[in-house]
Amino acid sequence: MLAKPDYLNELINSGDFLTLSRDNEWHLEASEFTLVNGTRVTVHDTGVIEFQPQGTTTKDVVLSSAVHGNETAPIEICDELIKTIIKGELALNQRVLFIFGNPKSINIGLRFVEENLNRLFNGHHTVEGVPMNDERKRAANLEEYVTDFFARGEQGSARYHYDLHTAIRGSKNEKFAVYPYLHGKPWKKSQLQFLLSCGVNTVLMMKSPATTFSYYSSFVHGADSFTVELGQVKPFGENDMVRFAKTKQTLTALISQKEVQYPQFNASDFELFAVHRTINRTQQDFSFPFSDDAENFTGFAKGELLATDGDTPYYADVEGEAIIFPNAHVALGQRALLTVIPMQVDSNFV
Ligand SMILES: O=C(O)CCC(=O)N[C@@H](CCC(=O)O)C(=O)O
Ligand SMILES: [Zn+2]
Repeated sequence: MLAKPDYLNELINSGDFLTLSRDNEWHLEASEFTLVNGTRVTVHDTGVIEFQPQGTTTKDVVLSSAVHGNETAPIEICDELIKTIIKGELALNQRVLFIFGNPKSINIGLRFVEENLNRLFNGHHTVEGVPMNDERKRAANLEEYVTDFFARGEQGSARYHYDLHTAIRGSKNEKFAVYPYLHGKPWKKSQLQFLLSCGVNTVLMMKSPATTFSYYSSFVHGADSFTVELGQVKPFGENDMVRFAKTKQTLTALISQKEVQYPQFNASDFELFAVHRTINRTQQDFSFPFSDDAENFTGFAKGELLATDGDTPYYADVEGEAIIFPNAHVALGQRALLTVIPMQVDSNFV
């Protein structure tokens, strides 16, 4: 039985777990309470709250946002969902763990405080000779909360993790998801149908391990897991929430219904891309030949310059090679650009 912290009455009355998390940037005392409808609520830490409905569940769902603090639309979606659950306006039928990844970075309105949290998962938070910092500790703790959440699920429950982001640049395909590398396992049409229902018709298939939160849950916990880019970064209050209505409705159905039926898979509904290569920044002197407003999914002709890293130029080696997440300001050694090429549905989709 956990102690009853001072914040509890206010949280139960307002449902405002986001403000509570922002007021306690790196740590919050754990607590538990039960809603009138029988759902058990556990605050594990700042930004980490679990809902366990009464009765049998079949899905364990992790919904994370604010892994990058300035990506506000997903934070607003999760904030609204948490409030409606705590106020008893939305009854759950599935277990859910909500995570606001980096509350301090929300407060300063930046992608991260010292280090990009989404480059620290899958054990990369703890490296001999590299000093710990708050983000490294947070990544380690978040891995533990996810491990514990999935471990306490019902035997045979399906595991899901949707890590919700918005992109720095505009995108020709406004909403898109990154399907982490599955080490040869097949991609799931049912997951693509879920994404389509969220308004996401574009999916990028990664071809190597990563340090991201979604890769961690996929690889370590066998979850159906995605990084989901829902639009472009905007400050709080400037998001047009109508653009996120389908996502919110689909997430609501996922956690509140016993079973959700999606329409039948139709390959022509999707634009699928294979990640062609990753270009890392290894030199101070790193630049792109295109402007800051060049959008994600802009294609280049074979032979056109894509990036210059010190003395090394990178040219498109496939006609139509398209840019994703170009960022010349990443830390040395980190990914500055992904490129993708279109792919078709094949026998590796089940
Ligand atoms: O727009 C950008 O440059 C970055 C948007 C973002 O945060 N994307 C994620 C993608 C993670 C993945 O590859 O699964 C990131 O860069 O961490
Ligand atoms: Zn992000």
